[in-house]
This record gives sequence, structure tokens and C-alpha cells, in this order.
Amino acid sequence: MAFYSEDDKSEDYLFKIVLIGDSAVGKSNLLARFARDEFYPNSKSTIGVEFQTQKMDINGKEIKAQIWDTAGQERFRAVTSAYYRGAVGALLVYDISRRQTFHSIGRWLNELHTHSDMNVVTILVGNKSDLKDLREVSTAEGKALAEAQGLFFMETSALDSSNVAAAFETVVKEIYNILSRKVMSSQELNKQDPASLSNGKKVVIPSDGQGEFKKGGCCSS
Ligand SMILES: Nc1nc2c(ncn2[C@@H]2O[C@H](COP(=O)(O)OP(=O)(O)OP(=O)(O)O)[C@@H](O)[C@H]2O)c(=O)[nH]1
Repeated sequence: MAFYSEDDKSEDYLFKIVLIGDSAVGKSNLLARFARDEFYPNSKSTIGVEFQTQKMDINGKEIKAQIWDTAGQERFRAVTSAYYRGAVGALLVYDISRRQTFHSIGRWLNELHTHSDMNVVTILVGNKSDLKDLREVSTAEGKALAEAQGLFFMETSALDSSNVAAAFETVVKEIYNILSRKVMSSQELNKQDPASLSNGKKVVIPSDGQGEFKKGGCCSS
């Protein structure tokens, strides 16, 4: 992954995170709840691509999460490769009350790994946990799939807010931790704070859409 610095010091990092999953699993509402604390009971399918930037404080560093949302339905989606380009994190969402959306997870993972790096930090999200009586996918099944695929896992509800912020924060913290480990393990930058890369200027990733994550470290140019 390449880095670049900018003069604007308003944030230390910018991480691109994508929301993916079948239509109507609640991607847009997860983003609305996280970014604006809003919920839309009758939201329509996303058409094209939307993104929202949310500032977060991780270990005293100001991080901007740029969260991208698109339609689950192919016919409403924009160019796939552009959507994934430069993503360093992903929320892979299914609806716990519709088993079919859980079955689609393998296909979404394939698409994610086709268009972005294999090591993009990913959390499997079982949304609509408030629909207890309609549940079709157990928590244990979700956990097992996440473990098998090496993903983080959480059940959320955009309706009652459960775990919504936690799911986004899990991804952002892990990206930050990988970045920190990379910096700490670098001889050249030994004992320096991650934000001190680029001669103390702000570090923004991804810079050029060609970012890649490596296991146990993160970035190469
Ligand atoms: N009960 C419940 N309903 C939810 C929740 N999240 C979303 N919904 C509802 O599910 C429907 C679809 O939500 P969206 O956020 O539009 O789903 P989406 O995944 O963005 O859909 P596409 O844009 O078509 O891909 C809407 O009617 C929401 O109100 C939730 O956590 N609980």
C-alpha cells in the first residue's frame, strides 16, 4: 500500500471501508445509524454508490472512515472494480431473518477478494438481530462461518443500534493496529508513532487505489 501526505492536518488517517451484501440486508441503515444515528423503516434500494465520512478517535488518533455503500442488486450497482478500489476494510452483511442472504456470503467474499487485496480487514455482520422471532440463521452458524473464513463477527441491529458502532470500530481498530505494527516493525521508523510517517505529516491511505494489505503488516508501495 502506498502512503502520501497532505498539508491538511485535520485527520491522521483516511481508511476506505466498503459495505457489501445482498439487497435489503440493511447496509444503508447500518451506515445511517453509525454516521447520523438515523434509521429508515421504509428505505428504498440504493442506486449507484453513496459514501459517508465518519471521524473516529482510535488511541488518540483522529481517523476518518470513508464508508462506501452500494446496492446489493446487480442492476443498481455501479462499476464493481471502482467500488472496491483502495478499500482496506469491509463489512460483509447478511440478514439473520433471511437464510438466503447468509448463503450469498461466499459469493460476496469471492467478489471482494477478486477486486481488492485478500487481506482487506473484514467483519461478517448478521444484521436485524432485533427480529428474534424471525431468525433463520443462528449466532453459532454466523460465528462458525466467520472463523472458517478468518473474519471478525458480530450481530447488529440498525433498528435498535446494537453493536452498530462496535462493528465499524472493530474494522477501523484492526486496520489501525496493522498499520501500527508495520510502523513499529520498520527499522527506519523504529520507536516512532504511526502518525509520524511522512515526516510528521498526515498519512492517508489508500492514496492511489492500488492499496494492498499484507498479513502481519500492512503496506507496501
Ligand atoms: N428490523 C430491522 N429492519 C432493518 C434493519 N436494518 C435495516 N432494516 C430494514 O430493512 C430494509 C432494507 O434496508 P436497507 O438499509 O435499505 O438495505 P440495503 O442492504 O442497503 O439494501 P440495498 O440498497 O437494496 O442493497 C429497510 O426496510 C430497513 O428499514 C434492522 O436492523 N432491523
